[in-house]
Amino acid sequence: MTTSNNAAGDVDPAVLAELARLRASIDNIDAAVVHMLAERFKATQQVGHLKAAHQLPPADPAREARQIERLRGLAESAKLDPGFAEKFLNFIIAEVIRHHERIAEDAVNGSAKTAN
Ligand SMILES: O=C(O)C(=O)C[C@]1(C(=O)O)C=C[C@@H](O)C=C1
Repeated sequence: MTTSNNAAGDVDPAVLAELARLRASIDNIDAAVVHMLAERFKATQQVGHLKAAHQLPPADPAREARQIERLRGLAESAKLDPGFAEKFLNFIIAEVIRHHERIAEDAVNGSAKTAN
């Protein structure tokens, strides 16, 4: 491996073609992640409304512990860092809880606004 950077014109076209191929795959994966997250948030918004309607707390730490345990196992089988999988899930769940809290507040205040 070299320590200096190659000027764009010096790079073998085959290397650039391979980079473009890999980036196209990365772009497809990123699009899938966005679509999957959008579906997940659609489901959690409904959970938020259900919880608010029945005075259930926004967070359920026992459920989260089961999800983390499960995801860490899946990550290990998939050769993904389980610590990263846990951080990623916690990051998403923190946002969901923020939405739930907003939905519950709006339910109490009689507002029609939705969380975002
Ligand atoms: O399952 C629930 O009770 C949810 O509110 C969803 C969810 C999640 O995003 O997976 C979010 C908050 C809870 O603490 C646990 C899980």
